[in-house]
Amino acid sequence: MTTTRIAFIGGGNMATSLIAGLVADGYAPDALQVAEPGPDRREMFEARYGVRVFADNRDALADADTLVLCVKPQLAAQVCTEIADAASARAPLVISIMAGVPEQAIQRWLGGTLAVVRAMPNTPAMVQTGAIGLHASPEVGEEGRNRAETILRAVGLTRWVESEAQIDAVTALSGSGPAYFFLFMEALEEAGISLGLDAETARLLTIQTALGAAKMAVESEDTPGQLRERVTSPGGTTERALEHLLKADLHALMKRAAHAAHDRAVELSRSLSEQS
Ligand SMILES: NC(=O)C1=CN([C@@H]2O[C@H](COP(=O)(O)OP(=O)(O)OC[C@H]3O[C@@H](n4cnc5c(N)ncnc54)[C@H](O)[C@@H]3O)[C@@H](O)[C@H]2O)C=CC1
Ligand SMILES: O=C(O)[C@@H]1CCC=N1
Repeated sequence: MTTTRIAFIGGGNMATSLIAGLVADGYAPDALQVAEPGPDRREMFEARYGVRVFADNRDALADADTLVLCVKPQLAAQVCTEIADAASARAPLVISIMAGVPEQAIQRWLGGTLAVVRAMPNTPAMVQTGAIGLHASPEVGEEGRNRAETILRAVGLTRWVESEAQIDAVTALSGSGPAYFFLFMEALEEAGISLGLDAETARLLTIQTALGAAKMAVESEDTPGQLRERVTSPGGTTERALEHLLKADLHALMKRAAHAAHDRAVELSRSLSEQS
């Protein structure tokens, strides 16, 4: 793996997932640094991952050649403006994981035309099973693309998308996606309890079933639809259950949910683009 020094700005859930994945992948902890205002979180990063921590965002940038923006979208303008001078001095490759924050706005706030890669990871990056969409601004050269891809590949599967707008689609699908599957697990677990299973048994069987289904979908040449058909014996139990899910029009429901997530990403982009 590349030996780039990476500064994370904002040490929350996603930065933790990325750092955990990079460290597990063998990335040298002392080449990773995090700027985070919360003292407890700074302590956690030092103790658990052995990475360097900073209370001041500018300090974290001092000797970094890759910058990963991991604050909430609403803080993007403030944080980028604050580090603009330090960033211009280093001219790092900027990787933003912030949902709905356009490349051009990031470049404007950082005071120039820095090379920006938008990446949309998801929390399974923590266990190196992330799904990550990537898009590069025109300023990103081949080395920058390779560097961004190498970093993100350490925590999961990467896919470049053709247009920046498609990052909003990736956000709605895989960025938010783990929450859809967790919700489904919660619902299945509750159903198991309502059928008389104890809570622990219902949870264990639900999680193992999700894992098994995902593993089959990954390893099999068949589509998820074909795998589903193979579980569904004519006149059997699965058929009865699926009748209910299909009658409730699960496909339309999923489409509405994903479109709502997408609309929110677009809405964020519009409102954040207007910030100076
Ligand atoms: N949570 C998720 O599943 C995903 C989140 N994202 C994006 O990642 C970004 C971070 O999300 P989370 O990690 O979930 O949020 P989070 O709230 O867990 O983390 C944000 C961190 O930023 C810190 N922070 C607050 N003000 C700061 C400042 N002025 N300077 C530096 N750090 C500051 C907070 O203390 C917090 O630790 C967001 O932009 C989100 O859109 C992207 C993909 C998936
Ligand atoms: O909910 C959010 O806004 C972030 C982006 C994708 C997942 N979490």
